[in-house]
Amino acid sequence: MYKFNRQLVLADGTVFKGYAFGASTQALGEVVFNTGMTGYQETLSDPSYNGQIITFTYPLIGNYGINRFDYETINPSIKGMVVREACHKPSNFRSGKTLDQVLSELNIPGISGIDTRALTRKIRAFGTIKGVIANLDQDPQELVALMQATDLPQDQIAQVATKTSYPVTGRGYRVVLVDLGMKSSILRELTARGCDVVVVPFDASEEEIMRQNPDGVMLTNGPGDPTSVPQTIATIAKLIPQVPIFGICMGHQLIALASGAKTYKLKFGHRGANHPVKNILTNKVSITSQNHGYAVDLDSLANTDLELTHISLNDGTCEGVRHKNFLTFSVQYHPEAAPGPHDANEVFDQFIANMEEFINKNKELQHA
Ligand SMILES: NC(=O)CC[C@H](N)C(=O)O
Repeated sequence: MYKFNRQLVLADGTVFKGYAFGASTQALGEVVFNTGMTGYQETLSDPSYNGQIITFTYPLIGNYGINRFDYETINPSIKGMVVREACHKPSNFRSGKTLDQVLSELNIPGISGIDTRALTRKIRAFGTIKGVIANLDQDPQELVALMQATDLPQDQIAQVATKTSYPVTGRGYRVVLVDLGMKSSILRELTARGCDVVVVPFDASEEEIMRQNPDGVMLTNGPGDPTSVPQTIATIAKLIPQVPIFGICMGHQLIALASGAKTYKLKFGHRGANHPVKNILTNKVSITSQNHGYAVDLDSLANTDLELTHISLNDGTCEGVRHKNFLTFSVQYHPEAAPGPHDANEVFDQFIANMEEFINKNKELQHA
């Protein structure tokens, strides 16, 4: 057996010893777990995981390598990876590099040989916790002190969102896509439907957005606490009466906050590819991909113009809302999947239908 050469130390002093892969740097972040059986490439490159150390509960990670096609961003920014077994000899026709190679290039450390089941049970029991991946010669007590002295960053969205606007041209509806740390598969779903997209930074003003004459505005996923971007929330509040809006995950949370609802941090979040969600208007259940640590407070919807449309069948939390008077709606889960099942993909078609309705109404008004 090989000798342990790396450790994962949690903020409560728990030490997991394991084997190094990826970069040999030290990393501190929030430790979360993902239960997907596949999709580690999309997960490690999903900007919503910015700053987090991801534990994979599936026991073998890296077995189909890393390819050119499945990145959700070309600049992955997770802090680290914790796995039971890292596969160094992948087998897949699309594989270009090993997981180990890619993490080394990205300066992201990994640790293998960990009892990820025990770690996950701990997070489930006590909640999401800070952790450090470090070499074995580091004193765990010093690392615990370091964690106590280090606050998690508050500017997470600014760290990963685009700083400048850019067009992704098409011949269909004009969509302004507000980038809060966008997964590229959201853009892919819009362009697949012919949309003429302008991507704008998360802090674009209402004027900057409306100047594009949008048929609809889309708010993406993104990392961190949704209450950390009050300006964006104020902008969304101004947009809701003017134009159809569709939000995913962070976008959903911001629509709720802009409408007067509240958000809170979940004990350990939803991260995986098999979360059952019920549409309470149709009674239809979809198996969905999810990645979030915050949720919209169900009770707080009562004082708003939003109505609940979807709930999680695992824990009963809010999974979707729509506006009672305007063409605004949002989902907490990931209809773009990547990775995950495509059950919920039609949600994008609903956004297209809303834009069509909006345009037809405007035409009627012009002819009235
Ligand atoms: N994927 C997302 O957009 C996540 C939203 C938010 N950062 C959360 O953790 O709840």
